[in-house]
Amino acid sequence: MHNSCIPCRFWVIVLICFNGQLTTLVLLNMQVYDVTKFLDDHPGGDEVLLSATGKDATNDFEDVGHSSSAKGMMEEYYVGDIDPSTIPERQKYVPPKQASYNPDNSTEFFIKILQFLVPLAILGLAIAVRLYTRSE
Ligand code: HEM
Repeated sequence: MHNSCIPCRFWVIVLICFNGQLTTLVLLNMQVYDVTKFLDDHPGGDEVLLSATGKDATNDFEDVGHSSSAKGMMEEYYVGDIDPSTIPERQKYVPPKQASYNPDNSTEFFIKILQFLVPLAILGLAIAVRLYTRSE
């Protein structure tokens, strides 16, 4: 195994331009593998390798349950280790402040009363007009 340390900014580098060729790197167990030449020969297909780039693919790799012979092949593609001191700390998500909710129900209550009273008033008015016109 080589001992070269790779800064973690390379974590997110999916494909890098090198001598005009695209290089495919995967990160497994804090180690970087250049699988460019393995893409066509990977028994799981090239798409699965490409989708494992740009992230820590350790879990994906382990979930597949690679055989020990597959793990033995990895050294051929080993490039170097990630330098853990260069890993940025996880940023804590702070939700943006929202305008405080002030439950003022008075307007809503007033509208509900109006919705009830206005039809009653119209009905009363109609009855009154009817009674008035009949007595005449
Ligand atoms: C240098 C890295 C890798 C090597 C050398 C490698 C090698 C192999 C080999 C030899 C096989 C045949 C089955 C076996 O022997 O276990 C295989 C299958 C497979 N690999 Fe990888 N692999 C690598 C990375 C990955 C990564 C990062 C993924 C992402 C999930 C992956 C996904 C798969 C899948 C889905 C199969 C097919 C499994 C099946 O059909 O049962 N491999 N790989």
